[in-house]
Amino acid sequence: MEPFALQRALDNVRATAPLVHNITNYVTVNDCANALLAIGASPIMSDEPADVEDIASICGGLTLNIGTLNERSIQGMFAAGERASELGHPIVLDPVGAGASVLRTRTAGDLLDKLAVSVIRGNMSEVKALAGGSAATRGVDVCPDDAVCEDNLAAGAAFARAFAAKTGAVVAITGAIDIVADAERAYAVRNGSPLMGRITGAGCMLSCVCTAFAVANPGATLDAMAAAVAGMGLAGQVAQNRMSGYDGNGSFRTYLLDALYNLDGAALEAGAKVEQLA
Ligand SMILES: Nc1ncnc2c1ncn2[C@@H]1O[C@H](COP(=O)(O)OP(=O)(O)OP(=O)(O)O)[C@@H](O)[C@H]1O
Ligand SMILES: Cc1ncsc1CCO
Ligand SMILES: [Mg+2]
Repeated sequence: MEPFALQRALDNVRATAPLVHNITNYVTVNDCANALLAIGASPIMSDEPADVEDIASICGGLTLNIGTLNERSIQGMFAAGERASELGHPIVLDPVGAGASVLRTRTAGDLLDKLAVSVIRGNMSEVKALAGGSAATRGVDVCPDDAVCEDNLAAGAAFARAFAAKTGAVVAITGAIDIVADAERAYAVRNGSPLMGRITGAGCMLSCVCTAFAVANPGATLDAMAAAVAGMGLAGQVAQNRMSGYDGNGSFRTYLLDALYNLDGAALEAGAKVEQLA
């Protein structure tokens, strides 16, 4: 990665304050809005089918998170996604729970097939289920394991690159080690804290933050996603370092937002653990 690419990606978010439309789950929606504010973007949540085309039009990008999908919100996701696709706005798809139910797997696959999705952000089991469930991607060789570790990192990166090649999207697979890939290049990101798995919504927040980074960095989506993923991970590390005494996941959630709010481009460049794999 070019020197200062990560720093520039974050600085571009803070300098342009992108307006991000999110159709996301009702578990973590407030955290998602606050994470976008913390990183310097502006959130708007709207899933009503009669409302979403207007909202998608005034925003710069769209997050589609199927965490608490229902018939009406699915309709809203397609309507918003079609408008965002027409306008060339980046769409980030978070296939929450793909593989856990038929409706989730099918909906995530249909969204991917019918919309111009720029980024797929999920954990390995979700992304594998999505790769298996989408008409465009059925047959992609999948990584054998559900959690990325040093031993299976090369296989995970090969899977991510193949899936990116099939879909044309940047693929961000998160966990203890994150993989961010397009068809040509893959990065491993080793920032983060295990405590991020002890709150709900670290992934949902990250997906919305990814949308802000994609909007603010047109033409540089892969590096922007590496910056978003490293930035969220670094915020998790800073939040972990603030934990003391009686602190639990309630405090960690607050510290994570504070760390995102205080993250600047220089700190990101200095603390990011991003390795190019291929
Ligand atoms: N064990 C871990 N060690 C370091 N970082 C982690 C760990 N688990 C998750 N993270 C970080 O947490 C963030 C969210 O990733 P995760 O894979 O947990 O998303 P997710 O499964 O979609 O979460 P959720 O559905 O709860 O929102 C990423 O930045 C990731 O790097
Ligand atoms: C817990 C939970 N259930 C549906 S969405 C969600 C938030 C984490 O993805
Ligand atoms: Mg998730």
